[in-house]
Amino acid sequence: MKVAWAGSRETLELSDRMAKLVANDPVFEKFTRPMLGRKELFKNTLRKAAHGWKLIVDLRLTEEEAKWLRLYIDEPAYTDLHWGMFIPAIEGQGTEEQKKKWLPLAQKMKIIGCYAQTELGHGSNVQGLETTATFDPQADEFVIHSPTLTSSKWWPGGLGKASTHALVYARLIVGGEFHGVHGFIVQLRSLEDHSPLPGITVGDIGLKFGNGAYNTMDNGVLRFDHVRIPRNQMLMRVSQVTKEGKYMQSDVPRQLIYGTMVYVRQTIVVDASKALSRAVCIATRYSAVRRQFGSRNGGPETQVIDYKTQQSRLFPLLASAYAFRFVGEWLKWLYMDVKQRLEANDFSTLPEAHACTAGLKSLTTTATADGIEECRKLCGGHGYLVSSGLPELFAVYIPACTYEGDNVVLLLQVARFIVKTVSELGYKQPVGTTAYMGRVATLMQNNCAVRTAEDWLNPGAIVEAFEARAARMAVACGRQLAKFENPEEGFAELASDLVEASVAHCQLIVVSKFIEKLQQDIPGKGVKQSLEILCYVYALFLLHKHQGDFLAVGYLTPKQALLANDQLRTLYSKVRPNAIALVDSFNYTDHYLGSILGRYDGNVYPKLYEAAWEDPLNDSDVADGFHQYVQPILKQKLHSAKL
Ligand SMILES: CC/C=C\C/C=C\C/C=C\C/C=C\CCCCC(=O)SCCNC(=O)CCNC(=O)[C@H](O)C(C)(C)COP(=O)(O)OP(=O)(O)OC[C@H]1O[C@@H](n2cnc3c(N)ncnc32)[C@H](O)[C@@H]1OP(=O)(O)O
Ligand SMILES: Cc1cc2nc3c(=O)[nH]c(=O)nc-3n(C[C@H](O)[C@H](O)[C@H](O)COP(=O)(O)OP(=O)(O)OC[C@H]3O[C@@H](n4cnc5c(N)ncnc54)[C@H](O)[C@@H]3O)c2cc1C
Repeated sequence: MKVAWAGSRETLELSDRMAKLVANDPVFEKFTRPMLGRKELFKNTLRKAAHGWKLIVDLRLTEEEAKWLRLYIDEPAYTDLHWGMFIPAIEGQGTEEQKKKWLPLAQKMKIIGCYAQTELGHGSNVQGLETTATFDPQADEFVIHSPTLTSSKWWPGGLGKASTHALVYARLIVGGEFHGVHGFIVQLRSLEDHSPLPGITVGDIGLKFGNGAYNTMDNGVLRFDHVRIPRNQMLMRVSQVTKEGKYMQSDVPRQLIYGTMVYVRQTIVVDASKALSRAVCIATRYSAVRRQFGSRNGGPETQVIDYKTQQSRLFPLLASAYAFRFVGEWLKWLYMDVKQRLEANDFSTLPEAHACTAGLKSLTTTATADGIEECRKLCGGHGYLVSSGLPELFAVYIPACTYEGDNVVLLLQVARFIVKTVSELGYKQPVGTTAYMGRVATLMQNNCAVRTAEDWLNPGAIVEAFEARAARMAVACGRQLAKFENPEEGFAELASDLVEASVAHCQLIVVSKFIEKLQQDIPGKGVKQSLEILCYVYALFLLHKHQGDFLAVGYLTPKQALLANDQLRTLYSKVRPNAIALVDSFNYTDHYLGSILGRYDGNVYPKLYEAAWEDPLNDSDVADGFHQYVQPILKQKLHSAKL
């Protein structure tokens, strides 16, 4: 199962080596992190990032090894944005000449870059950005300017203190004409002493949610006062500005300017399975350690993992972690395919890649954020201790529902894609993830054939149920929209229904990709069978949770929905004996998990007890401040009898 989870034996071995390298290096200790003040915390992150880079250079790690190393260091840092957005943006939107100039500098870390798109006044609405880049043909330069307070760049990770350069998204103005938002490489700080260059105001935006957590990152604010950059620092793969001041659009679609977001959304889906599996690993191991009630004749109490309620909350999350792992793997393939096509100037699959990355980013991050919080509750009171690892994981993870596109805004993008597909059904055969809509007539007509709970253990029955629900919801939205004279007004009015239809479409993708994965050769005794059980758990849990949809569209009867729930209970009993093995298969070190409750050896109580004494409050028996603030109260002479 470890191999199935990792994707291949090579990946398992490579990631295992990197995990151990980090775990055994005292520089990457993270237990004291939540107790550090902001300045110490940030400096500590810089120290870890520098040590990580030294290891990458000294040990001549490959790009793949370096990625795993950064992952296991497990501390959000400016390097995430440098490697994760700045470099990919240049790769995707730069010309060959620009790539030749900037990529070696960035890859050797001679410069540090961030991705400066969002502003104080606009994030979701990228076309509403206010920063301007005005071409000055006399000087052959762009003048980058922040005309208003709301045009201040606000949020970019790594911008506040670390970056020397930024990829700045600004409205292009040539010859007095606006040409939409484009990307520009702008140097922010001196490469000698790191001080901001003339015309640049830059700093950190302040503390964020949670103790420690994402505060290791210097999310920044940035303003430009007529800052000049050479013309060739506009990324010019999509469109060009000539020396003479002529704006030229190439054959490449404008949407490629958003290409970095497609790339990062794809990586976020892969990361969702990592975050959720960490939380599930902690909650599952602890649920096997924790005992409450049910002692008979003085025997041990019941392990809480044996309670059906605990199983019905925990096992769907375990199944979701696996589901997100496999859909992430598929999405990575889809992205690589699109990337290759784009390089060959084939843009035909870009809209689907956009819809899939947007929709799956939204679905997986929402489920993961909610799932981490559920895992905290599954661990009872001890889950609220920072040493459980769950509060910090939650605090670090939740902004994933917002960054790289607010999850609702992204589902509305999926809705546009679905509505367009439905409206074209008469003359265009849908392909890829919308191919099922090509069978819309059958899907609208046929109803579920399930008669017994066992009938639900059938991939065909499950896929058809999810397809029928998604198709019927999409068609219903299409019909409602057709009643509006103005389609945009209709879209705005029906937005909530459209979002629900998008969720149904995205859930279908995840379920289908899990089922497709099971059609592959999966070596290892019992591995495939265990994955089949998890796949059914994932699908039937969703069906149970959203049974209102399946009933409302008329595909299921209430009896069939009840049978699905009956089957789900049986499946939980099948997951139970393997639950610990299924989380051990994630192959996480105790260092990466960072949780006393999730320790591999299960030695929870002694270690919790030990850790309590390491809290700075326990440095002395009598607290600082006692004599000043508490003792006077204890010693006060009360005048009123009532008091
Ligand atoms: C070792 C390290 C490795 C990895 C680390 C990597 C990454 C880090 C990982 C984890 C995260 C860590 C840190 C967090 C980083 C966070 C960074 C950010 O948040 S960057 C800022 C992100 N901002 C957004 O996402 C903004 C969201 N808004 C938008 O995307 C768009 O503006 C919009 C919502 C799509 C609105 O567009 P709208 O439709 O109003 O208008 P347009 O005219 O702009 O679009 C029309 C047309 O374009 C199509 N389209 C839109 N977007 C895309 C796209 N991305 N790709 C392709 N096509 C797109 C749209 O569908 C329309 O098509 P049409 O209908 O006309 O066919
Ligand atoms: C931790 C973190 C790191 C970040 N890193 C970066 C970075 O490195 N670089 C960068 O450029 N940016 C970064 N961002 C910014 C991030 O990308 C934006 O915050 C995000 O895209 C959401 O945009 P917004 O803040 O404008 O939200 P808003 O759009 O203001 O959202 C507010 C509310 O309005 C709703 N809403 C908005 N538009 C619509 C609509 N059309 N229909 C219905 N509802 C709508 C949303 O659903 C939400 O509920 C980061 C943000 C965070 C939190």
